Amino acid sequence: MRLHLASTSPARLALLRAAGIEPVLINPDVDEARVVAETEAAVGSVLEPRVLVELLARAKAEAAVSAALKEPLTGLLLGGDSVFVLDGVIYGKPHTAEAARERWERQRGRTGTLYSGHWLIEVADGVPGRAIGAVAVAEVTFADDLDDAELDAYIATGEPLFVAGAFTIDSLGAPFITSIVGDPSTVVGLSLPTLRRLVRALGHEWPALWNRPGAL
Ligand SMILES: Nc1nc2c(ncn2[C@@H]2O[C@H](COP(=O)(O)OP(=O)(O)OP(=O)(O)O)[C@@H](O)[C@H]2O)c(=O)[nH]1
Repeated sequence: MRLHLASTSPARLALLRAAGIEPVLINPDVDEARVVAETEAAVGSVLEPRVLVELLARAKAEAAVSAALKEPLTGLLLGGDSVFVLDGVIYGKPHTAEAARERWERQRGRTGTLYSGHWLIEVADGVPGRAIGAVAVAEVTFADDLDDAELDAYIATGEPLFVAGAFTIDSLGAPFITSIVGDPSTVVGLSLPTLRRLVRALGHEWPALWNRPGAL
């Protein structure tokens, strides 16, 4: 059973490869801001984090089904999206050093919540069939003794600019994260236990996806 990943996230790809799955990559090419704006206009309210990440995961997966592929897609297709929430404010990627610095001033020594949305579609010869979604959540606590010099050095690496919440738990940011409650892969951007549950809910065995050696 082939898994197709509708994501440009290197971290999501790395998680799947370490778990024994070499996915077929499809760039979802979705205007996320437009999808959110249109949905919020339609429902007349700001989207809650759980709704937001599943909406965007679904939009990416559905866009990938119709992406122009050399031959019609058959297998499972996964879309994902992650946001970080602190004091009720939803944060994606900071994109600038200034925004990353502001985030860290706020989150240093605090606990926030990482939400990852998943949308899995069964596809046969390019035709989408059953689909199922889920959101995984993890609580992340940041070191309270992170000094300005460390913070400046971390931001200068550029890493925090392009990840949800301006931190990583599996790379340079790891020493600054003191606690995670929930499955760590949720924080990285794709909850593997959640994906396994969705694959099984669609009637497929998880080992059927293995097509490469695992990480060890
Ligand atoms: N390596 C790593 N990446 C993280 C971590 N937390 C968040 N991210 C990444 O931050 C990004 C969140 O942005 P998203 O919009 O969900 O995904 P994206 O990177 O834009 O990729 P698309 O799926 O193509 O939209 C994802 O690539 C996540 O993998 C972490 O702890 N470690």
